[in-house]
Amino acid sequence: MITIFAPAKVNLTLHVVGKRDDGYHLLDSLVAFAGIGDTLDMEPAAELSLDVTGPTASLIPTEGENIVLKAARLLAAIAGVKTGASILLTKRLPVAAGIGGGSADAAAALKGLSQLWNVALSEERMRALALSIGADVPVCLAGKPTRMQGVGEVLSDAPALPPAWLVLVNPMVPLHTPAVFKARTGPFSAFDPLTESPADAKALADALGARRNDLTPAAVSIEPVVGEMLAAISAADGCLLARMSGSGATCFGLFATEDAARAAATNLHAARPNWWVAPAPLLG
Ligand SMILES: C[C@@](CO)(OP(=O)(O)O)[C@H](O)COP(=O)(O)OP(=O)(O)OC[C@H]1O[C@@H](n2ccc(N)nc2=O)[C@H](O)[C@@H]1O
Ligand SMILES: Nc1ncnc2c1ncn2[C@@H]1O[C@H](COP(=O)(O)OP(=O)(O)O)[C@@H](O)[C@H]1O
Repeated sequence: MITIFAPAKVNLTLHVVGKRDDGYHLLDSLVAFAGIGDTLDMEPAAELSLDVTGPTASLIPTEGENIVLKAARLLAAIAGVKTGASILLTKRLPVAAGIGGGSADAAAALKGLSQLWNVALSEERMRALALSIGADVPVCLAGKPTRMQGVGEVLSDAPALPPAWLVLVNPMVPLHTPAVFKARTGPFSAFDPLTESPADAKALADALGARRNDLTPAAVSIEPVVGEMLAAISAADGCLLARMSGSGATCFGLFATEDAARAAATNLHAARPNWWVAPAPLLG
């Protein structure tokens, strides 16, 4: 059996730098990953099948195909694979939450099934396949700190990140990506990429603090609880920076130590039991 971890994607910064003719917005984003995520267990089988379990399994809409099966079918078609796989997805991340749970699952499926089926696509073909599944799938395939441009198709390595902890917070209310992009107003911005590894978590927070998530005002205008979450995270002892990831609604706090992150998570959970709160290391 092959087990692949599908970590949460975190947009540490997200600048909207332009718009394509087809209406899609051009992004420039520093993407990293957190040590919390879903898991995919994959075994050889004659047919392709998927079972979903875990704390957030019920949040995946039942209409429409699961993105894991979509990834599996596309990989099998491109590589001429005739056999199947039995896949168990353990879902821990909230869904449609700005932390790319679905994209991470698709990337994990591509990685695991490539091993299981002995498929060795070139990096270029694999990346093109990933992009055809979703804009965030290529960066999730990379799985390390990355500068993501275009709508997700232009990737370059970002400097290594220092040891740090995150507290991810989601209000468990849906916030739809199309609505957030539609509500965005104002001029396009520019992103000044990080060129050096920040020395420590404080230096990382300072560097991130000089940059933004341009979708935050739009998200707050649609779902004011995003503003409440950011205020609550900022107020936690030891919080170096609070910011929204992707198009929301998940926000994160950045902390220097595990103890500080865990204490903040415990307090946030006690104050707002309906919110999903998860402390996790930033994967550097
Ligand atoms: C914003 C990001 C940043 O990492 O993350 P999430 O919030 O989804 O995690 C992604 O770019 C999300 O990309 P993607 O996964 O393709 O978004 P989708 O839900 O498919 O996009 C839904 C709609 O949002 C708008 N959209 C999306 C992406 C983009 N770069 N420009 C857009 O204008 C389009 O109207 C699109 O039809
Ligand atoms: N395995 C999956 N996990 C999460 N969402 C999935 C999955 N398969 C399909 N979906 C669909 O993909 C959409 C985007 O999910 P997700 O990647 O979690 O959000 P986001 O792009 O906002 O971070 C969901 O609304 C859901 O309908």
